[in-house]
Order: sequence, then structure tokens, then C-alpha cells
Amino acid sequence: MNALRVAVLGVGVMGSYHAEALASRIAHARVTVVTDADQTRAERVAKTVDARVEADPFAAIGADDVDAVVIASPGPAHEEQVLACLDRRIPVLCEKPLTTDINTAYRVVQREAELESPLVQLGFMRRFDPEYAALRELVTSGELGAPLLLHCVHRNPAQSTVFDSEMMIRDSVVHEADVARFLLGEEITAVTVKRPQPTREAPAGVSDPMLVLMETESGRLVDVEIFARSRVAYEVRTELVAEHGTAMIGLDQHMVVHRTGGARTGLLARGFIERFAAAYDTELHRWVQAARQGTIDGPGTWDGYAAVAVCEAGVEAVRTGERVPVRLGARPVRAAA
Ligand SMILES: NC(=O)c1ccc[n+]([C@@H]2O[C@H](COP(=O)([O-])OP(=O)(O)OC[C@H]3O[C@@H](n4cnc5c(N)ncnc54)[C@H](O)[C@@H]3O)[C@@H](O)[C@H]2O)c1
Ligand SMILES: O[C@H]1[C@H](O)[C@@H](O)[C@H](O)[C@@H](O)[C@H]1O
Repeated sequence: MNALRVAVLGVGVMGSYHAEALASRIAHARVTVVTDADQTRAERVAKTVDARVEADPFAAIGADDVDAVVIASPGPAHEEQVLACLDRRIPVLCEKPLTTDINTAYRVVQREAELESPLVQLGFMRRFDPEYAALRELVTSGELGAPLLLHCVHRNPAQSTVFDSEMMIRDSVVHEADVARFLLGEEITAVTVKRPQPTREAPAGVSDPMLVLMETESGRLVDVEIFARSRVAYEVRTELVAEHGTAMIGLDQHMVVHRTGGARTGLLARGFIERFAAAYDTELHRWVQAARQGTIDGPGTWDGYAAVAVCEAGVEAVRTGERVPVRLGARPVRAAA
């Protein structure tokens, strides 16, 4: 097969990064079409990746020069765009979250299950990060004994004013929901959220930071500090506590240390692209190879849906202050499986 011809829907921060990677670093792929609600942005990115602009994302999905699609539009646009790709039976890499509520996410799971093979891969890039992959290997090897707890820190230095408590759960904590399922190999069953004194950086009514406590099927606990406006750096750490030992990732070992004027200064990652650059490229590389065979090689719709379900419970927990059970629908059996 020739190079995979990809349409990128949404070329803001994430989509333009993926488009640039596909055009320059990922073998056997090229970007043929870009689309964005902001036409000027679409044209600017199209020029840098040598693609054409399509104003309507659904026309891009249906275009003759498109074999596969990367969806990097905002979460509320994902459901319709993914479903249109499924209607056309073409592979998709959909950025997280799969959708922004549990019912729409389940619809996508059900629709995909009617097809012969999975076509939707979720952009949970941490699964492709060498540190997370090593931590999972450590868990599955049994070297540290049975896992008991996960402590997670997820801090962004800043977020826009529209990034409210609900988005902190649906857009940020969704990563920890997936990481917990990936590392522990079981579903999350309930969520509780504590809202301490907010930072003065937080817009009125926004609870920033928050502590999220997740319970798993076998009774393990996962705690997450989500802090969207820490003013420090991009800090993502995960510590596993197991019966015979502990292991921590995200310790800034790639930090650049400056020595000047009698002082030593380490520069921390400023954002997700700096921290997860290699993971995004590995994710895309694996997706391209799989998409050329008409399938996926990474987290799928069930993973996307399960994480959305955890977030749905989390949003309710923020609102009510209660412990909220995660309500997962039945996992459909693929018709052709
Ligand atoms: N995996 C990660 O670490 C990661 C990091 C950042 C963002 N994301 C995800 O990627 C997606 C995009 O986030 P972003 O930070 O790039 O946002 P962004 O606002 O920078 O970019 C989104 C772009 O989509 C465009 N757009 C709006 N509606 C559209 C539509 N219906 N169809 C096509 N384009 C549309 C906007 O004009 C904008 O250019 C989100 O789902 C977000 O959660 C994932
Ligand atoms: O969309 C981004 C992205 O998913 C990042 O990985 C996460 O750290 C941010 O909190 C979120 O806003």
C-alpha cells in the first residue's frame, strides 16, 4: 500500500503537532487534507504540511484522497466526526476524550462493535510513553508484588478561563482514569472528589486544585491531585505502591540543568508536548502501521468509553460532594469476533 493519506480535523495545538509529525517524522503517511473551524489557521497549517484545505470536516472524511482521519477538534465535536468515519469504514485516531458524556461515548462503542474490526484508536498517549510502559511492565512482571495504591499528580502551569472544574475532570483527569485502568488492568467502580481552598488564580466558582479518589473493582485506590493553574510547570507523576516495593515515574530526569552566576537551575517541561513528544510520535507511528492494515494498535473505544464513564461519575462527585458509582454499560461482543 502507498502512504496512508490522512485528514486532520482541528489543527490547533494538538492537531497541528500531529499534522507536522505525519508530514515529517512518521513513515508511510502523509497529510492530504486539513480542516478547522478557523479557516485562516487551516490554511496556515495546510501550507506547512503541503495539504489542501476542506472547510467542512464531513467533506474531508468523505474525500477520495483520504484513507484515515486524525480527530483533534474539541471534545464536543468528536462524536459526530467519529461516527462519520465509522460510516465510511475508515480508521481514526481520535484525541481524548472520546466524547464529552457517557451516552454519546457508548453510542460510539456500539456502532463500532457492529463492524468487523476495530477502527477507532484513542489518543491516550501516556500508554506509549517509555516511563508508563516500563511501569506497566513492572506491574505485570509481579516483581513488586500485588499493586495496592496509585498516587498521581497532574499539574498544568496554566489553563484558559473556560477551563472549569468539569473540564478539569473530563479533559485532564481522563488521562489518569486511563492510566489507572492501563496499569492495574481493571475497571474503576466509584469516584469521590474533594475540593480544597482554591488558588486565587482560579476563575470564580472553579475548584482548582481538586483531589480525586478512584476505587477499583478489586478494592485498590487511586488518588489524583489535579491542579490546572499551578504556575510551576507541566508536572505529571505517578507512584505505584505495591506489596513488596514502590515505583515512581515523572521525576524530571530529562530536565536541562543550567549553571550560571553561582546558581544551578533546572528547566522543567512547560507543557504536554515537551513532556510527551516521544509518546505522541510512537502513538502516531503505531496507529499509521495499523491503519494501513485497516485496524488499530492501542487503546480503543471501550477504553475511551470507560474513561468517559469515570469522568461522568467524577463530574457528579464534584457537584454533589458524594461518592459516585461508575455506571458502565455491557461490553458489546463484536459481531464478527
Ligand atoms: N493527548 C493529549 O495530551 C492532548 C493534548 C492537548 C489536547 N488534546 C485533545 O486534543 C483536542 C484538541 O485540543 P487542542 O488543545 O489542540 O485545542 P485547540 O483549541 O488548540 O484546537 C482545536 C482546534 O479545533 C478547531 N475546531 C473547532 N471546532 C471544530 C470542528 N467542529 N471541526 C474541526 N475543527 C474544529 C478550532 O478552531 C481549533 O483550531 C481535544 O480533544 C483535547 O482534549 C489532547
Ligand atoms: O488537553 C490537555 C491534555 O490532555 C494534557 O495532556 C493535559 O495535561 C491537560 O490537562 C489537558 O487540558
